[in-house]
Amino acid sequence: MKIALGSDHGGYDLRLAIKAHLESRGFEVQDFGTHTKTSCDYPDYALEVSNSIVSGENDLGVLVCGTGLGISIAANKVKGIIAAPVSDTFSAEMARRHNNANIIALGGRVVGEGLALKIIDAFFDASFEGGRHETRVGKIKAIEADNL
Ligand SMILES: O=C(CO)[C@H](O)[C@H](O)[C@H](O)COP(=O)(O)O
Repeated sequence: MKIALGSDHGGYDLRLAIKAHLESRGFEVQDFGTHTKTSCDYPDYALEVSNSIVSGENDLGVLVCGTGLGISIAANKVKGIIAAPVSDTFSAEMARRHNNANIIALGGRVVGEGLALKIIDAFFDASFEGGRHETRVGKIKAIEADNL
């Protein structure tokens, strides 16, 4: 599985910790930066990571900003992206099993590294269940396509 990573300055340290963790687990990771701690704009990284997933270059993504909010809001504007801002392991697992999220977003100023890595594991160890959830996610896609 190929995973795209991106963050702004607020998520810089946590993104690097997540990158090392995912690589230690054997995932192929493409890191879109930011590559310095200089203040930058989270939508830029949300867009690069999202585009790489929609294009098929990567399978899933991890985005980190200060709260996980702005960067997930931006990613969810890209057609084909379901980005879930998550701060606990249960929601991380359900984001895959029920919502078929293709991006998980975390707040580098919200969760510590230990919890964040558990959250990452919960997300990447889970799979979409389909069934009734396929119907519901299909309705989300219909809203996105303005096809109600
Ligand atoms: O949390 C964020 C957006 O939801 C961003 O990561 C920023 O860190 C946040 O907006 C604060 O920005 P600042 O320029 O570091 O004050």
